[in-house]
Amino acid sequence: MRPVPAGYRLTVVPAERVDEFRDVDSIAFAMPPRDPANDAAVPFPIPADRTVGVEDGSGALVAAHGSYAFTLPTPGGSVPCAGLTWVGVRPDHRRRGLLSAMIGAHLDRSLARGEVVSALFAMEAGIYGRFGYGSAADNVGVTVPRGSALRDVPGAADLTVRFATLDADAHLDLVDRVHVAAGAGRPGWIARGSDARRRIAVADPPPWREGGEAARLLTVHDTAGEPRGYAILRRKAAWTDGNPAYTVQVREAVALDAAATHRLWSALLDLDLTVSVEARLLPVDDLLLHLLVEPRRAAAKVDDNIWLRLLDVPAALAGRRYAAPVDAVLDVTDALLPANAGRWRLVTGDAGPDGTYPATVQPAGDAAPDLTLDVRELGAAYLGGRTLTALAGAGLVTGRDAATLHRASTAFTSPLAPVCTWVF
Ligand SMILES: CC(=O)SCCNC(=O)CCNC(=O)[C@H](O)C(C)(C)COP(=O)(O)OP(=O)(O)OC[C@H]1O[C@@H](n2cnc3c(N)ncnc32)[C@H](O)[C@@H]1OP(=O)(O)O
Repeated sequence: MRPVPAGYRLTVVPAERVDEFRDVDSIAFAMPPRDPANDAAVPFPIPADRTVGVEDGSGALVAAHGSYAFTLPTPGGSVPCAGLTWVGVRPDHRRRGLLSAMIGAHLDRSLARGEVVSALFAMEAGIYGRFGYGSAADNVGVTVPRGSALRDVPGAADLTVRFATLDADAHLDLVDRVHVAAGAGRPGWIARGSDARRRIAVADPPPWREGGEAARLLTVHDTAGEPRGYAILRRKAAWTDGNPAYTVQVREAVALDAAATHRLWSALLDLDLTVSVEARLLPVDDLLLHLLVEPRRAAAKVDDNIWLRLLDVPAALAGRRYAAPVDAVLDVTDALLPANAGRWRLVTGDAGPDGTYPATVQPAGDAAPDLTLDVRELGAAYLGGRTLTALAGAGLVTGRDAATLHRASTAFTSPLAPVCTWVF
């Protein structure tokens, strides 16, 4: 682990210094000046004992990071996860090793709390690989022309939609409930969990509107009135040759099944004055992409979603289920956390009713390795969003032979593509 550079000191940032913490991130992220209206609607979300920073010799805070205590859904299971966030170093203190020192502290503190993985969204994708984080999931962004046709789904026509102005107090529970239910079984689908993060999910302070309307909530209901899906959206006015050419910007579109997805997107794609609907952070296998009669018209763009770092390799590997039987020795390298380095035997047990396999993981001593890989690649493959075969093709994983690689790669897959639908 890299030591804290001379002249600096790592410190847990107490609640009374949270403004200093925020100022560091504000200057690192080039945020607009803080606005009291924004502060009231968007509570500071990081728990006090999870805000950590670096002080210079004068005691001023010059670098900061925080983390959340998440439960990360894995293929068939879940594990305690430290969600790394708000990482910033003042421009006049960068490239001196402060991030490296903070990551070391983050890994140690997370492990001490029993968190077996750490996840993050990377502002710049080149930063975190060196610390053992692997790009573990993608998300897709779409721009769908108004009126795009969807394939029929039985039951969709029985559902109704309601259109309301987003109201944090009124809608927080509905949004959270449907979000949690819609993600059942999908790796990476992290629930907001805390009150602050649930509230931020439905916040809409004026500075966020960027010329668009106040956020609206479109909900889909069954015949009993129960919510089956929702979209948080805003329309933004534009005119082309005197004609309205508004765009619909969807912050989050979530539905419980195909009928609700159909009803939700039928409504989104049929809003007056608009020409297209933009949505980001959809899973790469989102039902919308299958229901569009002409999927190419969605102009889908894929980006990296969460990055994952295994902190405790055996606990993490035992914290998911496997799509096929496997008995393999993994030879793992880990430059930052030596306890992970070495050979681990991963052995699946009997299949459960869903056809997936639990596994045990034990030190394998000097047993010959079946797979040789760095902890970064293990993180990339962990949620089933990257295949070991593809990573081996890129020269990042070595299999003992093609059959061994094929079996292990199949075991690590997930029937649902991993994604986290909100940036933390
Ligand atoms: C999970 C999140 O919160 S993502 C948000 C990250 N924060 C930001 O992007 C805000 C703006 N940027 C910053 O605050 C800082 O520049 C940081 C946090 C990205 C880097 O902090 P620094 O203290 O300069 O990093 P540090 O000096 O420890 O560098 C460690 C290594 O990362 C490399 N590195 C640092 N920033 C970047 C970058 N943006 N892209 C690629 N490599 C980088 C350094 O070159 C160095 O490489 P080396 O080990 O080969 O020498």
